[in-house]
Amino acid sequence: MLHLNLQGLQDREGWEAAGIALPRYDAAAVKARTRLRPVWVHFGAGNIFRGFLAALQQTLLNAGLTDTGILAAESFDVQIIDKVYDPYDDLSLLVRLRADGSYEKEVVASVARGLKADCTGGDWADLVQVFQSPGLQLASFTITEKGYALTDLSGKALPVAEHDFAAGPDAPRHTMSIAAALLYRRFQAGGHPIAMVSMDNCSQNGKKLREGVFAAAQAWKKAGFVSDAFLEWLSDETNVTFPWSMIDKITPHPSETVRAALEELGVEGMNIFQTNTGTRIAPFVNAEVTEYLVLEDAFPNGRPPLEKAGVYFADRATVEKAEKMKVGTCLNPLHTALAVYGCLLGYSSIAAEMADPDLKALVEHIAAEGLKVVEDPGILSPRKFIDEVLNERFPNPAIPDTPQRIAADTSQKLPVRYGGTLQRYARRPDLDVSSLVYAPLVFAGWCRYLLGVDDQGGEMPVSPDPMAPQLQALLAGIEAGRPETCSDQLRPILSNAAIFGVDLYQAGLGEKTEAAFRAMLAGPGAVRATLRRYLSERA
Ligand SMILES: NC(=O)c1ccc[n+]([C@@H]2O[C@H](COP(=O)([O-])OP(=O)(O)OC[C@H]3O[C@@H](n4cnc5c(N)ncnc54)[C@H](O)[C@@H]3O)[C@@H](O)[C@H]2O)c1
Ligand SMILES: O=P(O)(O)OC[C@@H](O)[C@@H](O)[C@H](O)[C@H](O)CO
Repeated sequence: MLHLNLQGLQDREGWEAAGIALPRYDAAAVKARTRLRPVWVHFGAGNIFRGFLAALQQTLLNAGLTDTGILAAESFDVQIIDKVYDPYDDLSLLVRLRADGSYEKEVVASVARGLKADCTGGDWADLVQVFQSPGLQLASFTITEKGYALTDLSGKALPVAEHDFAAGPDAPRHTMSIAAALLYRRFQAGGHPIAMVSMDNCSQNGKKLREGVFAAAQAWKKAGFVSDAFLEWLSDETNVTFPWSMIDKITPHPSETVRAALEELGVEGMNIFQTNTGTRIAPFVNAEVTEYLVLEDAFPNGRPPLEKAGVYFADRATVEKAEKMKVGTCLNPLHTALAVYGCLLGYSSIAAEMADPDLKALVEHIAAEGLKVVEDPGILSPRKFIDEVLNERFPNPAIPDTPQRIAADTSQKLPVRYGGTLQRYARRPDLDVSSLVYAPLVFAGWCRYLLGVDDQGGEMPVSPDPMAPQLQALLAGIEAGRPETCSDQLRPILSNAAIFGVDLYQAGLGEKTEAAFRAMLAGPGAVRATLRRYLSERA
């Protein structure tokens, strides 16, 4: 049997016989060095971190281009540390899924430790010490879009944010206040520079992280917990930067098929866990081979030479164009369309959806609507990018990605995935935002999805979304199969610019969305029929 822990790595021949590559450095020594001399801490110890960022650092370690690893801090779902970090000595098994169905397998040992970023717990003092270390260069984040939200859709402060702002930097619970509190400790310990790098799929993600951190810092300043000097230090880009980024690598939830294949190879303990807060995580990560990371090159305390591992470094304007291209046009809006329609039409595989001519046509049309207003970032071509997404990445049958994963938190994703395109159409004198057809069809599909009834009239689970209860309450009374039950329930949703980036009625898209939604209520098969009607009208 092969054991995924430091002791188990001693059996080099066993791992090699199983076709699993091992780190080409002394993992225990890297761990020890990182604890003494931390350089990189990452918040959000989930799948993309392990499947992409930890693997990048492993590339540098393998090449002798760095000699420390990454510290993983978990501020939200601390069970992740108990389930898949501690028992495996922080090692993970990365499985890259090639389109021909073969697996590229590698043990990743670049994560030096998993820490619970809980200010009442035993790891907190260590995390504070990490932030006090002069050599710390960056703190990065993959905490999901909702991890930055301090308010709900109506703009009301979340209870956790209210608590943190009143309690001060000794008792933070929200990740934004945790980041602000740790920066405060860094300031107090001499104020060595640092880059705080959001790597989430948010628009202008660095700005979002900065705003979250500043909201906490300013509230604490107002309440007398911190001095003006802290705010001045935080505002000075020679001390603290919030670089923007674009990150791309499809990293689905861990799959049973991959688990079984690893067990077949003799790797022990490859269990898949679902934590209390819903994270699906395992000691292994399955991800596609393709990956892109574009970072704004603004690191005031230096940075690992990630360009040697294929990372693009660019100025902010270029990063923003790359982000808008990927998150707002060429990949994520298409994903969201496949998510809501895939769930409604009974799919559990993105690759299978791409073999459905209606769904393939839908995403091609959405891409065409977005491409009209996308800016070319120069470093990546939008046309080439979209062709790779539509012809190679989404249809890859080896990628066990599901519409149900992507449908999670859709309320948090729509403004980024569609809002920018709507706003750009509205700004362009030569284009008419109200002429858009497929974006409103996705919004209608999402509202239909929120009813929790599939296209056959069966009960359908709705993926977790912090706003689902609020949105479903607004839709109360609407019944699939009875279009007459829909009056004006959609109005407060479709007019909310926090959800769509614009008020859809002002953009001339509200009534259009309502009409498509109502058509999808007609009875079993109405979702498919509506989709086909829109596609054929435009064919
Ligand atoms: N998985 C991908 O394909 C992919 C690709 C590119 C970018 N991303 C970005 O990374 C994010 C995380 O993806 P993942 O695959 O690691 O997901 P995951 O479910 O494996 O992990 C989610 C992580 O976010 C944390 N989190 C969740 N809600 C939070 C909250 N409210 N506050 C703070 N932390 C919170 C969890 O504790 C966990 O560490 C995505 O939302 C996206 O923005 C993911
Ligand atoms: O990770 P999320 O929840 O923001 O979105 C789900 C997917 O669209 C996303 O994870 C993509 O797979 C990823 O953005 C590809 O780079």
